[in-house]
Amino acid sequence: MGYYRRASSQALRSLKCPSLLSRLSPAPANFDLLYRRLIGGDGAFSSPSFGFDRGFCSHSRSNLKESAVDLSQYPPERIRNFSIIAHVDHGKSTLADRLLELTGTIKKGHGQPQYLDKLQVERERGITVKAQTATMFYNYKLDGLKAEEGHETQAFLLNLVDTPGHVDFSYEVSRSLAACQGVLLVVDAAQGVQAQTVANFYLAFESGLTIIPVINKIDQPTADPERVKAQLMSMFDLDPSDALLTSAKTGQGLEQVLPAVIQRIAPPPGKSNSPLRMLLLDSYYDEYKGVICHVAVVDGTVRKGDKISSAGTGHSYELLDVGVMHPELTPTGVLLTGQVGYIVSGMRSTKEARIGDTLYHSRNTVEPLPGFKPAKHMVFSGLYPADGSDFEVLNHAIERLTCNDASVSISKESSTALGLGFRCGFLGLLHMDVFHQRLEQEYGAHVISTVPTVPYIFEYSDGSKLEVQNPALLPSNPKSRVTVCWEPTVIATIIIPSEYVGSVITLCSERRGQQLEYSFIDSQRVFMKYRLPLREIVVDFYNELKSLTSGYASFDYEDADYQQSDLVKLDVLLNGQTVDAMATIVHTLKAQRVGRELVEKLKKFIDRYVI
Ligand SMILES: Nc1nc2c(ncn2[C@@H]2O[C@H](COP(=O)(O)OP(=O)(O)OP(=O)(O)O)[C@@H](O)[C@H]2O)c(=O)[nH]1
Repeated sequence: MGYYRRASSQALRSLKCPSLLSRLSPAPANFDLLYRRLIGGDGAFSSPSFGFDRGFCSHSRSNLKESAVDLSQYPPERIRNFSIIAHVDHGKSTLADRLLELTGTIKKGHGQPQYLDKLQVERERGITVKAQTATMFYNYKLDGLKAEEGHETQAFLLNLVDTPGHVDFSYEVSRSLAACQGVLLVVDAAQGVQAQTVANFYLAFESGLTIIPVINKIDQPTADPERVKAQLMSMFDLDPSDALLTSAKTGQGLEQVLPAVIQRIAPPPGKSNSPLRMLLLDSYYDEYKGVICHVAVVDGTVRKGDKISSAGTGHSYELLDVGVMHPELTPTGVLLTGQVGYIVSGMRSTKEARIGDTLYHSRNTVEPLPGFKPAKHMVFSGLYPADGSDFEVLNHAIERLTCNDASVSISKESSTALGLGFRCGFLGLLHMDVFHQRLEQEYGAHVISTVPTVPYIFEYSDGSKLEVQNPALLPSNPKSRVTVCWEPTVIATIIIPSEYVGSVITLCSERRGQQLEYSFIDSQRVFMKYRLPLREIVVDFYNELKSLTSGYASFDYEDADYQQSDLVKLDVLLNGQTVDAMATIVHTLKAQRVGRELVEKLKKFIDRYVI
């Protein structure tokens, strides 16, 4: 999905609508369940009712006492900024825990595994959703591992960024890498290279970062580090002797990691004597402090009390607090060239904090930093209050959640069936599901989401083009005026054991896929690249792929071009009335089947209504 992968493609290759339904028929007891079944949900819409945990962000309170940390002893040559990247579940967050413990940043046995996974949703699902940064201080023995006790040491400041593994959050990864000069590419010693390993490798490679391969989970009985080394060599040309063998669980091999970071990764390249330029990496809203921005100081120095301006908005602010995440907010009063930390500037809303913006001293004029490409919304869905009268509650919840997740696009919309709501754009289905869950968990909003759709483009006979994010807005008989329909596609990477090749090829053909690449990673695993219509993978593709391959498939995708397609709008009528929330756009060849399946499901849940 990330920009890098587009660039690299040549390189490697709810309807919970009581009001309406009760008008049409006796209302089923559980509309939420009904809606999920109707849309063929695969759990992606689950909205479990969890405890109500209000609070803007689970970042804990700042360590308000002014810190004893003296950053002036860390010039750029004593700083290393690195990220941990990997396929889902290969052990990034666990490795981050161990490194935080090793440097005394957190206490051993702090009782909270995956320390940097702070959101409730991350803890419940065991996944990382937000990249998190932590500053560590490390005394490095000058002649590395072989040094005897008592040998001279040098203090280093290490900034570690733990990143999400799931494809939906690859935008977080690409953003995090902008503050780093190197990465630890973690690969599970038993599973070997997987789809997101490939994606993340190219992300780091094309950003020109130093890549340190870390083969993790070597304690597992099925671990085969030699096979993984061979895969790293054949797929990425990474020297097997460069790989570190670790177990983040038992601690084996971990003593090599930080010395390797210091020896192999370059210090940040900024200029200490140049005017200040800070890259705004992320922001969130804290109940007590207001908007907190994560920044990387590229050039110059920034201090508490400084007046800074934003290149993106032109607004100016006075810095109320400056510090590092050690691992909680720790005020230092200053951030020097190459350092990564936070600033509090009295911004009223995170909308003022544009990710990728350049911040500089108001007294100077500077050339803005390149910034980031904006996040691309792959999936759109309507969000409506479960109870129509709760629109304001939902409005408020969405406003507050988007303070901490700026990657969602929001616009108001209304539906005949569901009333007033919002059309939201997400980075993918998991992102949509996480947003939904956070609305319920953190802000107590009960939400119905409509069938996810992808953004189609319709070209009319007068040459005008319409991007349709909500199928209900497309006229019911568009064919009369539409000359060409376009649908978004993705380039998908699939890695599977070779015995499943036949069934996966059949699945991809059924989903209108076109094979682009097929090769063997080693004697047991096959690497395939497909162009697939985005619509075909948004709802249940991954689940089906997993079940066909007994869970062994790994899958990643990047957005690709639009392709011409034969599309129609499929309307659902209940008692002769069109239900706008159930409208969908489908390929002509699939319209009959999709329509019949939907009606079959509806029949099970809605009693016949005799007029
Ligand atoms: N046996 C063994 N298990 C490990 C090791 N490292 C991590 N795990 C386990 O693997 C699972 C996933 O670990 P995480 O650290 O959450 O993996 P992650 O890569 O951060 O996962 P995402 O954030 O979802 O991408 C957890 O159950 C860990 O306890 C290891 O070295 N050995």
